[in-house]
Amino acid sequence: MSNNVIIALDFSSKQEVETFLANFGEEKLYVKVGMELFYKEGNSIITYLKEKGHQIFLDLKLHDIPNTVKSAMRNLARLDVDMVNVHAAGGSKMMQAALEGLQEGTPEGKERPLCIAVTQLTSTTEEVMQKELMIPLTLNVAVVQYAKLAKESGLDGVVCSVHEVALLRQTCGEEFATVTPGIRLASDSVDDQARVATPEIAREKGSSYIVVGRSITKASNPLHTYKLVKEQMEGQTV
Ligand SMILES: O=C(O)c1cc(=O)[nH]c(=O)n1[C@@H]1O[C@H](COP(=O)(O)O)[C@@H](O)[C@H]1O
Repeated sequence: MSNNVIIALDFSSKQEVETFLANFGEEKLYVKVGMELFYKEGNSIITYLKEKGHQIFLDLKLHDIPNTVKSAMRNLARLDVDMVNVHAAGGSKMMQAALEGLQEGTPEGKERPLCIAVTQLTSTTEEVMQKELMIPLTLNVAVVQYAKLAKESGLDGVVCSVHEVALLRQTCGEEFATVTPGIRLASDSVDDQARVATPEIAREKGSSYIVVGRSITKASNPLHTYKLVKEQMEGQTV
């Protein structure tokens, strides 16, 4: 079964990543490289993680004009990662361009990385969306609209919170991936996230993947916490 727990490597250097990964021995992980790490270490961090045998979600949340996104995705595809993302707010032409770029850049004999779209960030509340961003919709309606747009544009899934997963299963189908950050164990603090849930709830609601950062990276025993999260997500008792 494919690994559905993605660990967010939100570190500022390769050295910190090495220290963190030492906790996991030879365990093959699904990791997420975001802006903080990628902007510091660049492509070499991807090469390093691939050499270690980990699956990689490269989370750079592209959001620009279609031509720029297409060219950027062509370059990202050459890194041979497993998943990349864009903001659905860039619109259908931008998302289609992202896919074209990925297809063009995917090396011969390799699979195109999955391409998913961020709907509304898990740090966004309905109030912020309506009052600051002036989107006059409920959060659920906005997420469904962005997800439908992503699906119609040919993307493989979306980033959303666990709370919208059941709705998206109804509107976009079982095959459309739901990647859900904002995951916290019951005892953790919420930090800057707004729409949070435990791994257990994520499993019950049917998330395809959960993305877990600080609950694991800041744990006193990251391997133990990772196993706990995986057990909750896979429905086994600890
Ligand atoms: O695209 C993402 O991965 C993402 C989208 C989103 O809506 N919310 C969100 O938290 N993320 C990422 O998921 C991770 C969550 O980290 P923690 O809050 O520490 O678990 C961070 O790396 C975020 O950049």
